[in-house]
Amino acid sequence: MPTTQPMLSLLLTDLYQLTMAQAYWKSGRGEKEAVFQMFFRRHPFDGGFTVACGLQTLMDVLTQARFDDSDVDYLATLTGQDGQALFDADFLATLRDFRLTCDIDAIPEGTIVFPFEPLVRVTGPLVQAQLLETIILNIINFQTLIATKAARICIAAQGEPVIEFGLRRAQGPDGGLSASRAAYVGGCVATSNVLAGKVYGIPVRGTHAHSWVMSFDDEREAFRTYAETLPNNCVFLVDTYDTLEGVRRAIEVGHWLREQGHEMVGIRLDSGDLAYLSIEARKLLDAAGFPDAMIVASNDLDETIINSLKQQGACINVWGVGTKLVTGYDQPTLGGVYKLTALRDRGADDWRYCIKLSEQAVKISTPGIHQVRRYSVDGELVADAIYDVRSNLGSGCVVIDPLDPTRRKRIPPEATYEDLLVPVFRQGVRVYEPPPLDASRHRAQSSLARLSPGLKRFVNPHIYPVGLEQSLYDLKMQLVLQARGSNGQTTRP
Ligand SMILES: Nc1ncnc2c1ncn2[C@@H]1O[C@H](COP(=O)(O)OP(=O)(O)OP(=O)(O)O)[C@@H](O)[C@H]1O
Ligand SMILES: O=P(O)(O)OC[C@H]1O[C@H](OP(=O)(O)OP(=O)(O)O)[C@H](O)[C@@H]1O
Ligand SMILES: O=C(O)c1cccnc1
Repeated sequence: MPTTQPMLSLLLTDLYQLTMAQAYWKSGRGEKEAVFQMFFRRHPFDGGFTVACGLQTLMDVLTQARFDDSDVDYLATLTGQDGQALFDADFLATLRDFRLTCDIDAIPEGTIVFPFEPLVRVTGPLVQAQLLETIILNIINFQTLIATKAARICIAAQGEPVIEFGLRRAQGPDGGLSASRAAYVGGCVATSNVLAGKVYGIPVRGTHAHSWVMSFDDEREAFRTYAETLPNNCVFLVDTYDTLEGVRRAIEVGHWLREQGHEMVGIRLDSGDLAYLSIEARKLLDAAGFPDAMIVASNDLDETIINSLKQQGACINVWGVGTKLVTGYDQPTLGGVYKLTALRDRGADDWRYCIKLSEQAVKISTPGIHQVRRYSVDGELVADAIYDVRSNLGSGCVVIDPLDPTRRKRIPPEATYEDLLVPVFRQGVRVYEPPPLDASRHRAQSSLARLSPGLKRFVNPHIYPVGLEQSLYDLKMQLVLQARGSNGQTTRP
């Protein structure tokens, strides 16, 4: 079964990546070795956790990263302000021969991640590492956002199945396809999106629409005809006219189906007071001998409404969630960024660690080449340390909140740990086989199960301790002071 994204051209980028690429190349800087890291600064939806997603899609795109003849021919038509060609013919020739040679490290999909942790780290020729910025951000930002939204919705559903119904109101065809993938990693059990089923192997499920009922003069006849044609897939949408009358008609057809040797799967509610109607529908179904018939609910659901319906005692077994899941709705982007953190001449031993200053402490970048170490004590997560791969991190350490250095946590030497970033490309060659999507989904679920309830609540969640390992923090402070006085020229001491 194919599991890859349709091939994407490397022209799916911002023009400035290509103009900078030409400038790097022409000025002889393109072969400098660079490190860029992708991270986000705040959890989406004011939450306490984020679910990493999109790595396999990114890897599939990077594996076939090329500029074909038509791409290069198109670039040759672009002009600058003076009407002259923007790109030199000899630079365009280098694009024709483009082959990825970078090393890329990344955090596997389904891992729970926190602000400032690098999700993707790219090491390689400056010109290449720069060119990858837009596609990395485009893929990882969106899928991570939607996987996180799905995880929140599934937490609200308390283990009951959530089906993703979002394609029709998603952000375009690719938004819909990527969202179905990410929603599955985040915990949904199925999608209505048939192409996502084919491409990603996600289970596909569905009921029927109001138009089916409206195309008949009579609701009972609509249900009966549906049952005759699809006796093994009967979830009747009961709210076209009068919801509880609709349930009674579904029950009548359910009896007929049973006589034919089939069982009605359930009903779907799509309007009105879903708590009241589901409770009443449950009573009717149970009294009529259909205790196993499911009640599916849909209609602008999200984690807040599902939470509220649960508190009201709604008898809903399956949640169909579309728009607010696949669009992220209350937060349209993760806001992840990709920053240059180290640079050196080709073949040189020493890196120049790069820093971006800002008036806002949260936006001062952290120089270095980072790995994330997740510590546990007796199986319980205690903290994450962002550390420089060239530091000699022993057992245990002190992590410091870069935004409030008075917040420090000492990790005891007996803590066990796991480093989160794994090598995924070496010299442009894939060295990591992404697990099947089910395994990434399982990773998300088991990681979420290990998080404390305080991190998973929707209102004022706890903040998981993540900090810079002490020597990285000290180095950052030193480079900030140095950069303030020396225009950003910094060399690792
Ligand atoms: N008991 C409930 N508690 C909280 N929210 C609910 C409850 N029942 C339904 N909702 C939500 O309230 C919103 C009601 O939507 P809306 O105003 O469109 O009403 P409607 O009855 O669905 O009308 P329509 O027939 O136009 O779809 C939806 O987001 C729905 O999920
Ligand atoms: O509300 P969402 O979370 O986005 O879930 C998907 C919605 O899409 C359908 O409605 P639509 O009005 O498009 O079609 P219908 O006539 O079949 O109800 C479905 O009935 C849900 O209400
Ligand atoms: O199958 C369904 O019930 C469905 C599919 C897409 C959108 N809304 C509902």
